[in-house]
Amino acid sequence: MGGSRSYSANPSDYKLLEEVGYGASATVYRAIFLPTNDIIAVKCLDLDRCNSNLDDIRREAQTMSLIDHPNVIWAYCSFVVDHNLWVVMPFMSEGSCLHLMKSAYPDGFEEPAIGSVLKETLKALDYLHRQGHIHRDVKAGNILLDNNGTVKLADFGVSACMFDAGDRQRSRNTFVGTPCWMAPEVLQPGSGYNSKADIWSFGITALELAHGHAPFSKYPPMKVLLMTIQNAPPGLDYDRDKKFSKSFKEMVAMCLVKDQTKRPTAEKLLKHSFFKHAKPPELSVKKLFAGLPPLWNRVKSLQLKDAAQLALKKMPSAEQEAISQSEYQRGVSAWNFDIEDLKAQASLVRDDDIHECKDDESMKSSFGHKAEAYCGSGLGTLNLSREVSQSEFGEPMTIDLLQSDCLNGKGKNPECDIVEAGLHEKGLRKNGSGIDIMASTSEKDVVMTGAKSVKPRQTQSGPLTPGAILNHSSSERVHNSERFENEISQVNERVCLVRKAPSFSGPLMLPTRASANSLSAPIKSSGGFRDSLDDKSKANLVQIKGRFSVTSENLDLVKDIPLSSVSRRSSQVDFASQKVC
Ligand SMILES: Nc1ncnc2c1ncn2[C@@H]1O[C@H](COP(=O)(O)OP(=O)(O)OP(=O)(O)O)[C@@H](O)[C@H]1O
Repeated sequence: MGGSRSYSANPSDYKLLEEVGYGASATVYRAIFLPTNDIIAVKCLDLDRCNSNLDDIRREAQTMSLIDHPNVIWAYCSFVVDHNLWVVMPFMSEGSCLHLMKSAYPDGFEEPAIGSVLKETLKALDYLHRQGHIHRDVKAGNILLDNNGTVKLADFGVSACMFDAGDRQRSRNTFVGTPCWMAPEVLQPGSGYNSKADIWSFGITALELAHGHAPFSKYPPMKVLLMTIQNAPPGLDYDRDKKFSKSFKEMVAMCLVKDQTKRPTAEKLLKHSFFKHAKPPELSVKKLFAGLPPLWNRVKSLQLKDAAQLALKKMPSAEQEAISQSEYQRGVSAWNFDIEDLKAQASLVRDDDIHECKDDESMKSSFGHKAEAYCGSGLGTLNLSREVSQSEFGEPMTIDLLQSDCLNGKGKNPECDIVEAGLHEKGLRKNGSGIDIMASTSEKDVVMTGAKSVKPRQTQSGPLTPGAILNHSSSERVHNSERFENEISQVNERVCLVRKAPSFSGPLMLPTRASANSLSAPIKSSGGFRDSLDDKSKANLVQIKGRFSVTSENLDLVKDIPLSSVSRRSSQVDFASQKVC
């Protein structure tokens, strides 16, 4: 069994070292188990940010301890410390595929590495499905790598339980996830889903590893949701993805079939020629890390980059565009930008914008109370107010999917576009007839038509994009590794300067961590019909038009739902004594 080592449930036996990752509700640290000096990872789940009770967590932790597969991460033990659940697990020294791509491979990995990573992940899925589990959150951010090339699927168990048990499987019939990876049947109420939903997510993950981002990842959650349901499935493009083999393209296409019954099982997919020819990960995966700085330095640098980008995001779009353009012309890279640039950018941030980003919770709340949803029967338009539009850039969104014609076959409705208001606000994409999601049949179409103002920033001249390490060969990376440490401290100073800029007086907040582990904001969505909403949900319904509803309760979900009726303090001893080791 995975957790054969014995670790104590005493927090003072652990020394938390650097932060190596963060997700919707957790921060992960490299840590030492002091009695043996073992290096391990401790995932600290903030129970205040999870709407699950300790019984659910305990049950799920027990399930997690029964996992025994070399490609699935397991928990050595877990216990409650104050308002956190600590999950002790093996330290995967190269972090997630997502982090690795964000730091060093923004355009994705080469096919041999992708083949190895996917094959190991598929073995994990095959195992989980045989055990009767659905992972539900397969994505690059949950595929962890060790320095010897080992690949493990993470985030099965406790954190999945947090959301599933707290939301989907109980009265609210709601779930949390990242919509880019979600299968159409998961997003469509009433259709029901099974382990094939993981196969869809697996196909999306393949595209993510191939391109450096998931399809539709630049779009707000609601739009992704609509695109997933309405558009043809994404895939590897004949022209754009010439470098990839036919068998890779074919394998992805098999996963991304809308009809779940036509998708292969994990077991069957493993027999596909793409996987038969995959290289052992110690050959193809291991070399991805050559010359890279330690994980915690990479993570820190990404956090600083996020912070700086958030500061930029808060600028009026025209000014952003102007700065972007001038950066582009001057070829300013991440690490050679002028400090005056940052000061200038910071000075463009309006104070009221700072208030908006200051507090995630208040933002959700204002969304909740001001959102105005409208989708008339058959031909209505669902407009969300300004507060809703802000969610498109990284805020988790809560949506209830309700039974109506708005999204189903006959009701395919170009005007039922929830994001229109938001897009107009941000100037992301407009055309005369509204939002052009219906005509688009591939990611490429959509990106080409819609993301002009976003894409160049990301790929060419974002002020803190780690350009110096992007697109370089591994020998260059060795070089860059030395620079990396210095640059981190320089960036640190620069971000401090941003913080001190006169018109940017509020604290510089990272984007909500809910979005940090994916390249698109997570979505909270219910899988149920209107009737499945409990009374409280109905009572808090802001408006239902068509299939969508926005409820004030939903929007305050993370903030308002108590962990459980049991006091956490009092349950601490109880839970710790029943720790799963
Ligand atoms: N055992 C580990 N060793 C090293 N890094 C890890 C480990 N577990 C998690 N991480 C890092 O921490 C990040 C967040 O962890 P995790 O995905 O478990 O958090 P979460 O809150 O459940 O995230 P999500 O937003 O996906 O729900 C991962 O993407 C990965 O980069």
